[in-house]
Amino acid sequence: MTPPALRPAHRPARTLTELRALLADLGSVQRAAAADVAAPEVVLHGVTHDSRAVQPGDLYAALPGSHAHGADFAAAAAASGAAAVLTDPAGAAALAGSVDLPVVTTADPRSDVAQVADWLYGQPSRSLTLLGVTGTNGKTTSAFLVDAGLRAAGHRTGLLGTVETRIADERVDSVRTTPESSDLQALFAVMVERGVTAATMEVSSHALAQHRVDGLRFAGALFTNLSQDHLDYHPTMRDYFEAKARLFEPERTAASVIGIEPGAGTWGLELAARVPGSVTYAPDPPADWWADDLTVGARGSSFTARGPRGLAVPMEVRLPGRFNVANALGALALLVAAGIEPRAAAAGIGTLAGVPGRMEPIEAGQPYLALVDFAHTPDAVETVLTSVRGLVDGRVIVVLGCGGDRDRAKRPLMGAAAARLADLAFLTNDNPRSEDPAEILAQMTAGIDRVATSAAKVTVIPDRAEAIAAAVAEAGPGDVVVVAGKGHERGQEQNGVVTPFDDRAVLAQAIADAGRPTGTGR
Ligand SMILES: CC(=O)N[C@H]1[C@@H](OP(=O)(O)OP(=O)(O)OC[C@H]2O[C@@H](n3ccc(=O)[nH]c3=O)[C@H](O)[C@@H]2O)O[C@H](CO)[C@@H](O)[C@@H]1O[C@H](C)C(=O)N[C@@H](C)C(=O)N[C@H](CCC(=O)O)C(=O)O
Ligand SMILES: Nc1ncnc2c1ncn2[C@@H]1O[C@H](COP(=O)(O)OP(=O)(O)OP(=O)(O)O)[C@@H](O)[C@H]1O
Ligand SMILES: N[C@H](CCC[C@H](N)C(=O)O)C(=O)O
Repeated sequence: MTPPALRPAHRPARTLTELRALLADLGSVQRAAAADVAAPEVVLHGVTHDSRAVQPGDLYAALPGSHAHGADFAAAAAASGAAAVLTDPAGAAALAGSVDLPVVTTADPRSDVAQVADWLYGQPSRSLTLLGVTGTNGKTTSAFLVDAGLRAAGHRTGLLGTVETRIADERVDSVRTTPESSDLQALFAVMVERGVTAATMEVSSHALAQHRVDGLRFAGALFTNLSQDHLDYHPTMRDYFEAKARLFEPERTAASVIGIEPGAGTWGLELAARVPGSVTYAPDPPADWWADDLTVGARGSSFTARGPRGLAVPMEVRLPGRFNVANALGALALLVAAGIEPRAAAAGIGTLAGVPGRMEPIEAGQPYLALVDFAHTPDAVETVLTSVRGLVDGRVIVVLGCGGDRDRAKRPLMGAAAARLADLAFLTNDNPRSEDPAEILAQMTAGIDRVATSAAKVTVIPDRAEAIAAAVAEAGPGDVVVVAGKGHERGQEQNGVVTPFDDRAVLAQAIADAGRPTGTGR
């Protein structure tokens, strides 16, 4: 069940006439003549893009979609108390005579609804220090680190992303990485009401392409990296990059921080060259921020962050893996660019003990390292397996699957990365969604067949719990077991049904069931 979107306690009240004037100023509609204005005046108290979330007095944005047109649900919206409809010409034509509500028509209501929500809720994001994080991998981790830095600097914070949504101390499950604009602006209004002073949000490429963050003003934005993902949605990597690059347009974002680690390709360098005054980071120089005296360990890393104008900040990150040094540097650079005192920012980053489902250690008395991680792209699988190789003396054992109804082209690459970089790879189901799980696994193994140097012994076990148990049965002292791809997720989705499944609980149980804490497993 989708949790209901949060709304501010103080309901806005703007008239339809004012809405038309706003849209006229945006160039979206003609300014209405006085005689055209509905009488009695319609008052709007909220806005939503989803008929199922309509509250009395809402403007219902009936948007054209890839499966349906929102106009198909306008009658349901009206029954729930919608006061008016915003739609496109196709929607208006479909609605003609069928719904007894005033209809405002614009050419691009998906873009306009973002501006309307920002206006209706009183531009709440402008009362916050708002920081955005985008990139293929590392958004959630970096956003958690940034949030820790903001709190250490005395802010009351909000956090929005894949794992959860936080309003000061309240936590709610997230539905999307980046909410739809109507939900997002309501959420910022709630944050302002509850005294939040700074917010960090993950910004997905889908959100940028779909105008979800239009109208927001970011004090700073971070680009972690770009590698293959979402080619089901973006036709090319260039299109995917250009969607991400929109976050760094000067009218949206005051300060830009960009990861340029060489292993992550040249997209970061291209973006940095495009954005005047941007600040770069990478674990090694040359970059504006880099890590000196670096010590990487199984529990985290310590280093001196070297920054612009001779800044040197000793710091620790309690998250394992070299890539988390990059994430910590990016977080520090963003916080400093947004005006946070560097030592306070670094101290805050050092307090973060972990991110749910990201390199999360499972401790059940076993003599080997067991980690649950969210690697679900080829680059993340490669990064994580390379990283853990440096953390243990023993074997690297991975359990991995690929999600259904997502980029198919990444499956052979993920399979190949697991086979190339692990000693033992157990390929299994992730969230098959509407696809045949056997077909997904066949696509993963097709990639392995193309890797002539495949080092790993690869076993296909479709049942995820069985695959995890098989990996645990193999593990011995000094090894590492990485269960990748589902991280914090608490369910497994197949054919529209979500069955409870938490890799962390299943892995802990498998270790307990193995019942031989001193066994060699080999
Ligand atoms: C691919 C994608 O992003 N699609 C988004 C898009 O859907 P769509 O254009 O296909 O819409 P549709 O299903 O045809 O429906 C048309 C309209 O009717 C509305 N509707 C539909 C049914 C109903 O009963 N009532 C109703 O009002 C819908 O809200 C929509 O506005 O617009 C909808 C809202 O208008 C979004 O909910 C929907 O997100 C879908 C559910 C989704 O799964 N998005 C994922 C891929 C996504 O956004 N992921 C990123 C993270 C990616 C990452 O980095 O990993 C995210 O930010 O979460
Ligand atoms: N800087 C990085 N470079 C490469 N891989 C990384 C980096 N940081 C994290 N990862 C890998 O990517 C996985 C996902 O990380 P995280 O959740 O922080 O990213 P994300 O961008 O929020 O992903 P999503 O939006 O899909 O949830 C991690 O579990 C890890 O395997
Ligand atoms: N935000 C990502 C998460 C993928 C996680 C993986 N477990 C899957 O289901 O593919 C997506 O929706 O593509």
